[in-house]
Amino acid sequence: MLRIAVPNKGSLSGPAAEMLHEAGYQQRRESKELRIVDPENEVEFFYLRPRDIAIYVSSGRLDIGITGRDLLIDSGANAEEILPLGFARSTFRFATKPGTATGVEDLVGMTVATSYEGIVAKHLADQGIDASVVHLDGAVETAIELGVAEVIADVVETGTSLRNAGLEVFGEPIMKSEAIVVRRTGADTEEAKVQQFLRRLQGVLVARTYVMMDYDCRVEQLEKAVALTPGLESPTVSPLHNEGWVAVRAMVPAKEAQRIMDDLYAIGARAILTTAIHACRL
Ligand SMILES: Nc1ncnc2c1ncn2[C@@H]1O[C@H](COP(=O)(O)OP(=O)(O)OP(=O)(O)O)[C@@H](O)[C@H]1O
Ligand SMILES: O=P(O)(O)OC[C@H]1O[C@H](OP(=O)(O)OP(=O)(O)O)[C@H](O)[C@@H]1O
Ligand SMILES: [Mg+2]
Repeated sequence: MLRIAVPNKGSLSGPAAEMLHEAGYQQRRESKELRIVDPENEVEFFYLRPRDIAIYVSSGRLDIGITGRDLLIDSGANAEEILPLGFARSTFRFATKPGTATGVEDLVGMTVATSYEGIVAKHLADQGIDASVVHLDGAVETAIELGVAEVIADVVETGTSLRNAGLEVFGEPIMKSEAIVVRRTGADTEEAKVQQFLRRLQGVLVARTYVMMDYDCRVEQLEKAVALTPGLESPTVSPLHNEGWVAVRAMVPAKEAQRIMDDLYAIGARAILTTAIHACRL
């Protein structure tokens, strides 16, 4: 049975459960459940603190886990990323009151408050900056106002939390993060059951980012049309009953669908339709 760690709380937990559900896996019915077995798919899910997931996976007791890239790096665990999942996207940045610092070089002798001590200490050491790091569990934006630190380093998504605390980011982003699948470094994930799990998640990612596009066009316009809709491998082209016309079917990125429909119409394609993809295996 495949043993998988899933975040039990926080920003990662809802979207991770949703993705697993879309991939056809049974998920827990209430938030107090700590583990469930999905016998049909031969998978056991362990609901763990997101911060602990890379550590469990590195111990080898669990085959794979879903966590954040920033949490993986912060943990220093012997685990590696095998698939990015496209949700819980954030950047990790320094921030402070306007006028305090403009770059990481200004941090010498200052104190930085963060929940991600591992990332910050390594970043400062890599840059050769001698600054102190104080660990706080969360709500680090308040640390400056309360005099615990001059600077914070935290997850930024919309920037609302920083604005509300009167803080501004400075310097280059320390890292970009998103939800990821992790395994123990170098672990054998060629096994059929692991590969099947990854293919299912990839199927959800593709279904979320692509739509199916169908249209009719004149044979003379086919090459131009196919250049607009190359598909993943190559589009399907079928003859129509009306001679000189073909029907074309290809997957296109959902974000570009409207622009592609306009461009197809402009070269004479007609009956242009897009439909959602609910699941797929590439
Ligand atoms: N506002 C946010 N937008 C996007 N991703 C976020 C946000 N806050 C945290 N994350 C991401 O979620 C992961 C952190 O998960 P975790 O559950 O520890 O944090 P959380 O959502 O802050 O929950 P909690 O504060 O309850 O601990 C990290 O990968 C982080 O980059
Ligand atoms: O840029 P924003 O969209 O405002 O998002 C970033 C905020 O979200 C997270 O906080 P969370 O609500 O998880 O609280 P925490 O600080 O206690 O972890 C993170 O720690 C930031 O504070
Ligand atoms: Mg948080």
